[in-house]
Amino acid sequence: MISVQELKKSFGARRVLDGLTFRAEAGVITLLIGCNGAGKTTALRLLAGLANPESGTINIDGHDLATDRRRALAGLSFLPQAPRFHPRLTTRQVAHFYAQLRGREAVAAERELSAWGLSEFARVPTGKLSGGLRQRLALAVFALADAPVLLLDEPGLSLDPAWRDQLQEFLAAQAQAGRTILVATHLLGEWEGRADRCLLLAEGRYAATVPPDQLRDVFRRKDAPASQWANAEAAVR
Ligand SMILES: Nc1ncnc2c1ncn2[C@@H]1O[C@H](COP(=O)(O)OP(=O)(O)OP(=O)(O)O)[C@@H](O)[C@H]1O
Repeated sequence: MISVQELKKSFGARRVLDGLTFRAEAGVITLLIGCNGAGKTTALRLLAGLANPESGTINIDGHDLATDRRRALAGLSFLPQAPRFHPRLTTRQVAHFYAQLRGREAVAAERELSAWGLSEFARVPTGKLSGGLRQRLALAVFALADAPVLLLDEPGLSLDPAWRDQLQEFLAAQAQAGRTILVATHLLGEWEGRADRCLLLAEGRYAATVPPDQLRDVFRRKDAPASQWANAEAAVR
């Protein structure tokens, strides 16, 4: 479970997060949506411990990120928006490196390479992989963490439709296994009816919970206030 309370973060004079409060429960897929610049990536980076908020609290599976950082981050895997690998290392070398880092056996690295359709590219330097293949390697590395809390920033953007499907199936299975899944995305049509909860960010705050079967419409109705999406089961309890 992720619980975020009153997060504030600025870059220079610009306040990007302005009292962001929300929860993402275990066993479900929660989407984080919002316009370009709404603060989704910033929020995920704070959750992953890659930057610090000015104020506010982040709790991951019962561990406060500020006071119990090691345990909070031990249970978390983060897929950044544009993952990078050393261009001269091969796909296999990268997977095995991260398996070692995460205390997993070499066989787990090979299993993930196969699961993400990378076995035939195992000897290819990552600098020569296409964008979609590199993203699949990032997902293999991400899955190797075997963590109870999964954060993903635009995971489907460079994937073809078949692999986007595969990704959604993977995440659905992870949710079913009781994990906490938080995905920042603009690919709303693809998630319609497949996400469990959808939180709208606007002006650096939680604005509304959008019904998962109405995701396609959320940014079409420019004239409608975000509050029209708020339902009785507000995200903030
Ligand atoms: N390191 C940084 N330095 C300065 N400004 C930043 C930095 N990181 C983010 N910002 C600014 O913070 C705001 C929020 O950015 P963020 O990437 O969190 O938005 P987002 O909701 O993920 O957007 P998008 O949908 O375009 O990916 C933007 O105005 C961005 O320019």
